[in-house]
Amino acid sequence: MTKITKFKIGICQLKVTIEKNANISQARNLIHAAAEQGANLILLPEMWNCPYSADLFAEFAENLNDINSSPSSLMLSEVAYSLGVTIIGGSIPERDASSGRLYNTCCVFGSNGELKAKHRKIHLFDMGKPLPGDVHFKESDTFSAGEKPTVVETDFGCIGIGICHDLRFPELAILYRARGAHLICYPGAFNMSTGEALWELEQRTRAVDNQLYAATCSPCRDSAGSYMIWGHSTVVGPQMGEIIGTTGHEETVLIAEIDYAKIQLTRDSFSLENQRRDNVYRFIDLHQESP
Ligand SMILES: NC(=O)CC(=O)C(=O)O
Repeated sequence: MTKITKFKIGICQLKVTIEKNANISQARNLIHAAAEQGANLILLPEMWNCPYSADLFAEFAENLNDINSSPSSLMLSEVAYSLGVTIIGGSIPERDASSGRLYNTCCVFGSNGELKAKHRKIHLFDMGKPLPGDVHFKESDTFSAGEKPTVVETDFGCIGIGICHDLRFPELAILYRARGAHLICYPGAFNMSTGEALWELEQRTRAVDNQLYAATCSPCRDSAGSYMIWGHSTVVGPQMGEIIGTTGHEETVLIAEIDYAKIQLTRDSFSLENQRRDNVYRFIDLHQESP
């Protein structure tokens, strides 16, 4: 596979409405807009075909075992092929045909329109006691959790996938780095309080700890919705966790330049991989004192 190491990523911060067909058609418009501005790799938000609302997930869910029966996936496959772009397809509610279970799932399409990977959100967003001003949310009332990490080889390097709350788990990002990821894409939908406090901090931390790129894509804010979304989709670089591009909370397409040479430059200056002391802290039982 040809590896392109310097390219533009397009982040589609979409307005998600109660009309699935309108969401599919608007996602297509933003993907076109991103490609017209030179993006070769395009990222969509978490829950781009469905409002982020537990009472709607089952109604909007699609069977992803056969993408011909999934209108959202068919659109992504067709537009990836016709524009010759790679699409990290945010997430939509998936209904598994055999178990009937629902998942929060991201599909990745290559530039030939082929489905390359499917990531089911591993860490479901179950809030305990909400932070002041927070909405209450318990994804596990509706969704089942994915069981597998997802690293996918694309024309634009090796990409790890996490969905929203997956961002909070450094272990997943460490695993992606160990498996060769250059970039981790996190479709997400943080809310107003977690968003302001943690959204940027967590993506910069994942990028800087692992010396790789991180990109997030959120739906835009919709004041009519019950779950108010923070927005602020962002692309972060490997050197200082530098913000390469970011948005406000309105519907928009963000274009940012990625250059994987910066990963090696960073790793040449601080060779964290070689300095790691696995004998000190890997495989230890965290609940036991060291002997
Ligand atoms: N959708 C989510 O997983 C939301 C989340 O993590 C948040 O902090 O808000």
